[in-house]
Amino acid sequence: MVVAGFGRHVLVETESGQRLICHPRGKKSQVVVGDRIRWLPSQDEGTIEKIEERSNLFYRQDEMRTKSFAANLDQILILIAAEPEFSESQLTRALIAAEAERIKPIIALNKSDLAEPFGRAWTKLAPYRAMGYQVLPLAIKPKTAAAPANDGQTAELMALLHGKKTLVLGPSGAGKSSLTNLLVPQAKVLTAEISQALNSGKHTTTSTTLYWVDEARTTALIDSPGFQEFGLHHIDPMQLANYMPDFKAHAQDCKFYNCTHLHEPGCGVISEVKSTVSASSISANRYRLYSELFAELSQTRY
Ligand SMILES: Nc1nc2c(ncn2[C@@H]2O[C@H](COP(=O)(O)OP(=O)(O)OP(=O)(O)O)[C@@H](O)[C@H]2O)c(=O)[nH]1
Ligand SMILES: [Zn+2]
Repeated sequence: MVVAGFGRHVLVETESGQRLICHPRGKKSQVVVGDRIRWLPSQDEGTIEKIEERSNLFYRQDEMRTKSFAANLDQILILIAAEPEFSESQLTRALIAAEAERIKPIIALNKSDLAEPFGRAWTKLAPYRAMGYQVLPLAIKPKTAAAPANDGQTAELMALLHGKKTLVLGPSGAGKSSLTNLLVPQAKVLTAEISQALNSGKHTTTSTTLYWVDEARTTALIDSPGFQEFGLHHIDPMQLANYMPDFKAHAQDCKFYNCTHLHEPGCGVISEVKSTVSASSISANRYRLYSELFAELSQTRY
């Protein structure tokens, strides 16, 4: 299994836990962290012969190009915090990217010790809870002495991570490094070793890395620097509503099977957004984000 990627070189871990550097045979490297590969030894390193079929593949945007960066994930943990204020656009994009690959997303809201901003952020997440997403409060590294409740929160997170491979995503400052250091105390040392091995220590820029949380190597965190923009360009705009649970629930009521939910008469989504009978289950913000994404994904693709 590929446990770290660094351009064309990857670090591979064997079944018995040994690690070695492998290189792709061809010119183009398409191997990503989480991939299972077959390899052949070449001196003390290895040559990648074959990538095993993936159960899913996660993308990130790199300038105008969409690039894959992690595969075979069990779930995605979207780590946001009371502070800095999270972007609903980034959150929605991450959720759509997960849904499109049928990967379960979990949202964790960190810094519950900051009562006032936490309350605000928690309210902002109400529509996401209502549409069925699990939202977990956390205090990974509270400013005040840890309250007993925080242990409960961490335990709940641990239970969710147990036995799974989880990609952790989050904007800068949300507490991603704090979480990695909490669950994988030796992470910093490992990262240094990996960048040394893969890049002769020349660059310290971290790449996507898989860390085992337990000795038995069943629970893993995949850490990837930066939230950045998600690669959604592979997604068909006509499928967008399917990847948004609040939309999906009402898209079934649309008169036209190929409804874009932007202007059509008899659209179940639009009528829900405009509903005055009860509070709409599709927030104005989500509808705006949908329209923006629809336009963005409808542009000519390269
Ligand atoms: N109040 C509070 N602060 C926290 C908590 N968890 C982390 N922090 C602080 O938030 C800041 C950012 O945490 P990091 O773990 O460095 O965040 P990051 O997401 O890795 O950010 P980058 O390194 O920029 O990617 C640090 O000053 C932490 O001490 C928490 O539960 N409560
Ligand atoms: Zn519609």
